Amino acid sequence: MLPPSLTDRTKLAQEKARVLREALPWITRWRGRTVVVKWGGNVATDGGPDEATAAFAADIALMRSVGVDVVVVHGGGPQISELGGKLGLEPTFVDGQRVTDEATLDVVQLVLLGQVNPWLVGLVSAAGAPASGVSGTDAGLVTARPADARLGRVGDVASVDPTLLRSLLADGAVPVVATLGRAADGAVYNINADRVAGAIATALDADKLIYLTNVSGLYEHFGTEHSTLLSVVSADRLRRMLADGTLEAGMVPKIGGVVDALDGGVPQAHLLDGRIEHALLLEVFTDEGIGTMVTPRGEEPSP
Ligand SMILES: Nc1ncnc2c1ncn2[C@@H]1O[C@H](COP(=O)(O)OP(=O)(O)O)[C@@H](O)[C@H]1O
Ligand SMILES: CC(=O)N[C@@H](CCC(=O)OP(=O)(O)O)C(=O)O
Repeated sequence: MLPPSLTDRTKLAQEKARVLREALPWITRWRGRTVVVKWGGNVATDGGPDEATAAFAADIALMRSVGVDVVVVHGGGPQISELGGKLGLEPTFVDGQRVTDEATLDVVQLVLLGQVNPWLVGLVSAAGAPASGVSGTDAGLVTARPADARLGRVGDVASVDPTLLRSLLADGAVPVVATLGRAADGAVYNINADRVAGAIATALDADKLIYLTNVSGLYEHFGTEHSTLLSVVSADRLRRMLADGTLEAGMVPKIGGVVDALDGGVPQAHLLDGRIEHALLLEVFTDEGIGTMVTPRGEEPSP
C-alpha cells in the first residue's frame, strides 16, 4: 500500500489530470471563437481588489493562448466616483447611469483612459498576452448619440464599427476597450460599459458575452429574504424583469446589454462574480455552471 503522503499526492495529481481532461473539449470548442468579457469596476472594490483582477488578467491571457479571440470591455464606475469625490463632485445616478456634466466627463476620461485602461492592459500584458488599449472614440469604434437630456453628456450606442477590433484580433492581440463614444459631430460621450459590451458582442458576432461583477449572478427577488440565484434564464424572462421594474441599480444597464446582445444574435451571455479568482476560467473551460447563464430560450448548451 502507498504511504499516506504519497496517496494524497497521487490523489492531487489525479485530480489535476481530471481537470485538464475536463478542459479539453471546452478548449477545442472555444478555439477560434469570439468571446467578449466585460470587467466591472466593482470587481476591484469590495475586498481583495488586485488578486481578483490579476487572476482575471491571467484567465484572459490563457484564453488568448489557446486561440480564443477575446475582447475585454471595461467599466470603472466606482473608480470614477472615487476620484470625482476627491475633486468635490457628488455622484448621481438615474437607472444605473451616471449624470455627467462637463466636469464629470473630464473625470470619466481621466479615470477610464488614464487609470483603469492602462492598468488592465498592464495586467493582461504581464500575464503573457499582447494587450492593446483602445477607446470607443478611436477609429470610429463606438458612435454615440446623446441619451436622455437629464443625464448630460451620457450617450447611447448608435453603432459599432468593429474594424479596429477585428484587425487587433487578427494580429493575435487582446483589445481592451474603454467605453467612451464619439457622436457624429465629434463630441465625446460617457456610455455605460454594460451597454457597450452588448453592442460590441453583437457587432463582432461573438459566441459568448461574459459580465464580471460583484454578485454571484442575477437574483430573483433581489434584496429580499426570498432572493434566489437564477442559474439559467431566458432572454424573454429578462425582458419581463426589465419591464416590471424588479431590477435596480447597475443591473438595469447590464441586463439591457445582455438582451441587446441576444437579440443581436449572440447565443449566450453570463453574469459571474468577478471577485472569485478565476471565475472566468471556470466558466469557459469547465463543466462547472457558475453564475447566471442567459440563452434565447433558457436551455443549457454542452461542449
Ligand atoms: N436582481 C439583481 N440581482 C443581482 N444584483 C442586482 C439585482 N438588482 C440590482 N443588483 C445590483 O447590481 C449590482 C451590479 O451592478 P453594478 O454595480 O453596475 O456593477 P458593475 O460595476 O460590475 O457594472 C450588484 O452589486 C447589485 O447590488
Ligand atoms: C453613463 C454611465 O453610467 N457610464 C459609466 C461608465 C463606466 C461604467 O459603466 O463602469 P462599471 O461597469 O464599473 O459600472 C459611469 O460613468 O460610471
